[in-house]
Amino acid sequence: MITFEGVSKTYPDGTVALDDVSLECRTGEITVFVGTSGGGKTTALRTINRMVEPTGGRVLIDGADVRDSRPAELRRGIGYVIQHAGLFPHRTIEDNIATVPYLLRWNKKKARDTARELMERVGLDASMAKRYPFQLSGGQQQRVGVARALAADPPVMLMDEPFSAVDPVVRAELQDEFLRLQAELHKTIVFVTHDIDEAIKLGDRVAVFKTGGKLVQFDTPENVLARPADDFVAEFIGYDRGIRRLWFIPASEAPLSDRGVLPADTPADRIRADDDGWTLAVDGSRRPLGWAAPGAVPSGGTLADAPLKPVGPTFTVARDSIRAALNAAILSPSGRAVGVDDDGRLVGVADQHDLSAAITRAGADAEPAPAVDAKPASDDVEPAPKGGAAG
Ligand SMILES: Nc1ncnc2c1ncn2[C@@H]1O[C@H](COP(=O)(O)OP(=O)(O)OP(=O)(O)O)[C@@H](O)[C@H]1O
Repeated sequence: MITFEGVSKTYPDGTVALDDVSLECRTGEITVFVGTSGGGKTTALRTINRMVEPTGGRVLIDGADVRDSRPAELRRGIGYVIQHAGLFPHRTIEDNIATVPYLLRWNKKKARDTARELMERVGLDASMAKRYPFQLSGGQQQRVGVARALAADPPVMLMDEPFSAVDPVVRAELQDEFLRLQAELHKTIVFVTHDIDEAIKLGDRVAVFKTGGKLVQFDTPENVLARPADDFVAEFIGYDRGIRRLWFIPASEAPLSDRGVLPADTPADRIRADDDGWTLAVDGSRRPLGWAAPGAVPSGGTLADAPLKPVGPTFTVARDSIRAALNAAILSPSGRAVGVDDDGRLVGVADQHDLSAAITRAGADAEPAPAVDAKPASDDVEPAPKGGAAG
């Protein structure tokens, strides 16, 4: 656990970069610092590894004041990743990754073996070990930066805009892999970004900073979206925060039914025209095969004889968000979303009205915004699905 106790920083020129910030970054979680440029995010991050000394308050790691450790010693237990990776240009990739192991005087073989293992972990081909940073793409360099920070297996990682310098597609890949890696490693991570989408995607908790180094809200991403603490946060999150919230409503909230679902061997005369006439054909294991348009089943034939339109994207009821379900409904030829289990078997279908009713119910559960309070609003919020299927 990293604890900020009334931390302030006024730079010698009088700039107030942090103003009485108190928060707790929980062990094994990702805490994201987000906010406007100049809001003090980087300054706050750097007080943890003593690259910046506060002018007031204190920072503790697992109850110990960071000032009680010498900076060099402290930083050995804290990985640090920055924008543009900050690699040493004249060192090979494996030597860049092994920087801290070399400092710790591991023998060269052990350090290089560790570097190779980490390359695999972060998705870099072993053939790149002997290359130099300039011979890698921006995204690959960022992976090296992450691997280097992980090399001495530090319990704490500080990441300052680590994925900002790459294009959106590579960025999304790096974020996904980062989340996969964290699910295995459970590091205590503090992550700085100015991008609210990145904060929502990655953060277990999100701290929103505004100019003057003020912490305006510290909460789970879903609560920040549902109950922005003030107008600044609401505006920072953006006009489409309603849509973003859909990530946090579980798809299982949607009422599912078997309306218009029939086995593929159903004879034409047993197919009752439904209200919109589309029929979803399923096989003997209830795997969806495709949609038959109204009147598409030839008389005397079976559902399987109709030209079936592709099912399109489905959503996994137990894991996905209602955003994935809505996406599936919008892209479905019938306007109905197909919900499946982990084995791809049909659980049920829902149309846009069903989904909209579930969204309205979930919205009604959200309470009005509390007064500005930098402490977590509640600890009992169930984490809802995050990420899930493509939205
Ligand atoms: N060494 C310094 N001397 C004086 N002022 C500084 C110094 N470092 C940062 N500042 C100022 O402190 C404030 C907070 O800066 P900081 O870099 O922490 O913000 P940030 O939220 O990380 O911003 P960004 O998103 O633009 O990186 C800014 O006004 C900045 O100009």
